[in-house]
Amino acid sequence: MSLTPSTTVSFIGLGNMNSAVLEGLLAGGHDPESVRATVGRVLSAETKSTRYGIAVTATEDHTEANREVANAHLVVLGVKPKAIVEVCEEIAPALSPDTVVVSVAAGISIDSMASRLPAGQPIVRAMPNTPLAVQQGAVGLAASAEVTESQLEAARGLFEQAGTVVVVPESQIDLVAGISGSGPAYFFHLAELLAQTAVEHGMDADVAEQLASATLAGAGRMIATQNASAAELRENITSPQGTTEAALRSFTEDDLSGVVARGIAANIRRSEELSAEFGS
Ligand SMILES: NC(=O)C1=CN([C@@H]2O[C@H](COP(=O)(O)OP(=O)(O)OC[C@H]3O[C@@H](n4cnc5c(N)ncnc54)[C@H](O)[C@@H]3O)[C@@H](O)[C@H]2O)C=CC1
Ligand SMILES: O=C(O)[C@@H]1CCC=N1
Repeated sequence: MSLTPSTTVSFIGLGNMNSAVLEGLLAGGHDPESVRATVGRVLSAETKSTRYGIAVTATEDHTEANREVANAHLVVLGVKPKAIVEVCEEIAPALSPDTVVVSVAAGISIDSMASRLPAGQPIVRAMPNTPLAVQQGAVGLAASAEVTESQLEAARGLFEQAGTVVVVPESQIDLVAGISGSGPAYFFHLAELLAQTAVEHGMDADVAEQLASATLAGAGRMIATQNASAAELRENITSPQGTTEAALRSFTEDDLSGVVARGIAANIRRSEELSAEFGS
């Protein structure tokens, strides 16, 4: 069951993350007629249906609507972690034994979902990121024991037209969230900090934002298109005894690597807390 344009895909929840998955899927040529979705509000259902050319139902009676779309080859759960378990219970009676349930939620384990789904239901935990919307995503996948090779290929097919996909043990999915799931936010925050610093030095805010955004976009494009590592690209900018070297040395003296490591550790801890709070 590798993914073909006619593989039926249902999205439960179409917020920031699942919309990016959908946009990547459609950009890769998937047939919109094979895709359905549910969302939390009527207005949002109309907007999303028009935007993507797919059938979208609002879930004011979410049990009914979610059950209706659950009968698909792939069901992609993109609701907040606190709602995942409830959605699994809702859709359980409507699933075919062959439906692969794919969850993008942080913190909710395969076991938590399996205990609410029919015995033996194939489950894939995915940790994508929003750059899928511009075909530059990074995705980690972990599969339950029931998932066959061809089902894993189909789940991979959801993402691979729009980004890099790696398969990892489930024990590393929280780490994937900490690195690439949340990662775009770290780079955007760095752009904010660059612009803020420029403003503190007297630059107009709009000029500062233009420079910071263009730099982030340019650096991203270089690493995506040039056959060079991050270290090589950094070295190409860092003249011996030059200005970049002075800034990088200052970052090192201020323990930037420790700052990053502690941030990732906080991210992973939060996944563990979400698991304890909403996954049991
Ligand atoms: N935003 C991101 O960059 C990433 C998010 N995730 C995960 O994606 C999941 C969703 O996050 P976001 O898209 O950011 O949230 P969001 O709030 O933007 O989207 C949630 C969606 O679920 C819908 N919804 C809520 N309850 C529902 C129900 N009972 N039935 C059907 N639809 C329902 C809402 O209407 C909305 O469309 C989370 O579990 C998060 O951990 C994972 C990786 C990255
Ligand atoms: O912030 C969050 O919880 C989600 C998971 C990874 C990125 N966004």
